[in-house]
Amino acid sequence: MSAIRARVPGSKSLTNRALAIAAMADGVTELDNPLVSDGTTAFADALVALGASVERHAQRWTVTGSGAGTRLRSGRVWCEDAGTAARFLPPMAAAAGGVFDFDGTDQLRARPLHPLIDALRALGATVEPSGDGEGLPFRLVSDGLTGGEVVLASGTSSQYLSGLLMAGPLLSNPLTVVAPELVSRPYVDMTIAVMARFGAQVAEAIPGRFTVRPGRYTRTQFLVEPDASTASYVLAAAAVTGKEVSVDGLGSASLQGDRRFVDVLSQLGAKVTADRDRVTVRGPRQLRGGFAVDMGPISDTFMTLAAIAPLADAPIRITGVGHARLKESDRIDAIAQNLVSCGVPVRTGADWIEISPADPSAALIRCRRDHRIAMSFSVLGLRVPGLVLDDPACVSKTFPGFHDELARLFAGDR
Ligand SMILES: O=C(O)C1=C[C@@H](OP(=O)(O)O)[C@@H](O)[C@H](O)C1
Ligand SMILES: C=C(OP(=O)(O)O)C(=O)O
Repeated sequence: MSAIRARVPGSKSLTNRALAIAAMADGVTELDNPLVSDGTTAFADALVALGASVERHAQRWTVTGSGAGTRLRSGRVWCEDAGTAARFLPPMAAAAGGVFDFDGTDQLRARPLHPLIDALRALGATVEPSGDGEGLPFRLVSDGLTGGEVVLASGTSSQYLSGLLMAGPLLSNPLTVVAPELVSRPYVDMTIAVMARFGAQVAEAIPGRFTVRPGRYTRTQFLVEPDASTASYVLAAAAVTGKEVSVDGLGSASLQGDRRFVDVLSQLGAKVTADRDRVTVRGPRQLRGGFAVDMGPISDTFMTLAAIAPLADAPIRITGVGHARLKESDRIDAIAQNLVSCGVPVRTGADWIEISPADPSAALIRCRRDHRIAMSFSVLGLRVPGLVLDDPACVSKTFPGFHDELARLFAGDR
């Protein structure tokens, strides 16, 4: 039986990095296979509000950048639910100069931003919160940033560092960021790789100390890989149904750390084959548990594993995911409470969760407007008829066609 090929849309993280840098670049960048979802549309709309041009055709977005040293259009910048917008755009705006009112949904307002605000203030920007907290909404006033050295608290998100690094070439002097307790390191490596594609270099003379020199981004042709975090759902679905599924464009050459999720599927007993440009997973007859795994570097995929863990033959402990409590939802609590409602024994701690084998019962899954909760439990639903999501549409943040694609691949497996 040959593998069925899954249709996985472009990477949100790569799309939004390329959009941000292209908007700062000289010339016109062509972005091929961009993710078209709420998470990238909101990001592109925010860039247009800042004065960039983003022409959106079916498989190609064309971005006309303002070039270094050009002030962005002052005004309101709406970030919707997009953490990458709230963390990548303020440094860019501060570096270019102007007066900007940043805001987002209640879900985004609840996510930590003060480490980045502290760093921007230390670099000379004025940031005035206009809400109750220390994050969104806030007004940012800047005449451009001169550079220098700043210590950035990086234990809750890597996105603050990615945002500062991407703005680095716009500063008039070198920028050095010291990032203690850095989480989600693969996303910083992705940032550095995408910046290099646009002609900017980041030095890391000692681990955790990053330096970017002034310079100009140059336009490029950028092909967006399929989203590795999204691929985790269709590949996990292969693992729980015994089918064989492949994803083209996601192999060892990928820039995405979440491609390593297939190593976890191997631990579960799935057969994984990968070359430079494709990964294929065939599910085992029985999922194999009895292990602990640190998923801190790939925390977006810990929910995919947690949701199918009850189907394994022994307990599975997932560690290193404390920062996932601060994302679209408290993801440890969301996973745990929903598994408990399915009758699955679960234990949790500040940064870990342990799931024991069970025969899950059908329940109403509370998605908490978190696309990854919805998609993770949809995979479990392939083995638990009657599992219902209270908000199936929330997948639109990263995969509007998710439910149709899962049905196309696994319709006969429910
Ligand atoms: O930089 C990025 O594109 C992302 C970084 C990660 O966030 P944290 O760095 O906050 O873990 C990840 O959860 C998010 O989906 C995308
Ligand atoms: C946390 C996520 O996205 P963002 O930080 O871009 O909101 C995610 O996609 O799981």
